[in-house]
Amino acid sequence: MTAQILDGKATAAAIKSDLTARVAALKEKGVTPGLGTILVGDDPGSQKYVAGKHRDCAQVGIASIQRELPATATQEEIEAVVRELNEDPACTGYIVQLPLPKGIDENRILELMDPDKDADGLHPMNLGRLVLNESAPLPCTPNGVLTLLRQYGVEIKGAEVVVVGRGVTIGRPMPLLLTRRSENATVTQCHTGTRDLSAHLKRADIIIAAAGSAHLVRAEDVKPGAAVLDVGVSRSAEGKIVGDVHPDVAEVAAWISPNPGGVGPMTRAQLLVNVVEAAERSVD
Ligand SMILES: Nc1nc2c(c(=O)[nH]1)N[C@@H](CN(C=O)c1ccc(C(=O)N[C@@H](CCC(=O)O)C(=O)O)cc1)CN2
Repeated sequence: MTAQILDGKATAAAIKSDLTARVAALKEKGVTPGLGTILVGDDPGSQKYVAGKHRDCAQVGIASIQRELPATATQEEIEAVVRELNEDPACTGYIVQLPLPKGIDENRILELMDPDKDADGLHPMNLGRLVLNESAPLPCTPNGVLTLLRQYGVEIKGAEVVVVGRGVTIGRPMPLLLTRRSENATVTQCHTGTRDLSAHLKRADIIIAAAGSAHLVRAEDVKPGAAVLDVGVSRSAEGKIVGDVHPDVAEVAAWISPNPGGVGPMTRAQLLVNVVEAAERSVD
């Protein structure tokens, strides 16, 4: 079996095309959505992701507001920029690019954001709303994973899903989305404390690998016909992306997301969805 590719690039392009029309309609009503980004430090990966977010904004007509601070920025200096964007009427939604440099209290920064401007869905108020089944902006990567599965008709209802990883952007919120009544999946969350990862993976209909551990998921761990989403990012010595999923998995799985070109572009598209939906709510 050779797996069908879950093409995140193509799916994200279709989402952006729909958003372009919706942004134009908002502008006719006098509302211009504006996405702010706060980037602290000089991590090349983060710089690339933030640059991509602003390229996407330009493509669909969303205004861009960029704030950059050096790696030496203090907690207070970052908090001052958060307060500034909370007050800026041109900034209808914003994100703080993660991770922040060591020594910065990330949770305090997220808590300081205006939850109504939280374009990432990572503010504790919005994560709490998700737990309570209330309407909230959805975390971008988990929502991107779901959108990709739906786009390719992968059955989520009743599926045994294994999520590998427990980070704040993917691992923690992913099961919250999958276990909503609308999705009705059964989820096992694995992490570095899991005793027999392989045994869990072998039972999974859907694997979401977000551990950041190169080639962690091997062909022999995967049930034939499973869907495998590769979300993890490690870098080779040459700086190339190495995912959590070994390339041989494509011979066993029925669906596989490439990395790059799978979940990454979907993360960016879902961010724009959150910005546009928030702007639409403001004119409803
Ligand atoms: N505030 C946030 N910080 C981080 C998030 C997040 O959702 N919000 N997620 C990740 C990084 N991320 C978004 O910020 C992100 C990761 C990957 C991509 C992407 O398009 N990747 C491309 C490859 C790019 C390359 O060549 O390096 C792909 O997969 O095709 C976009 C966004 C951590 N931080």
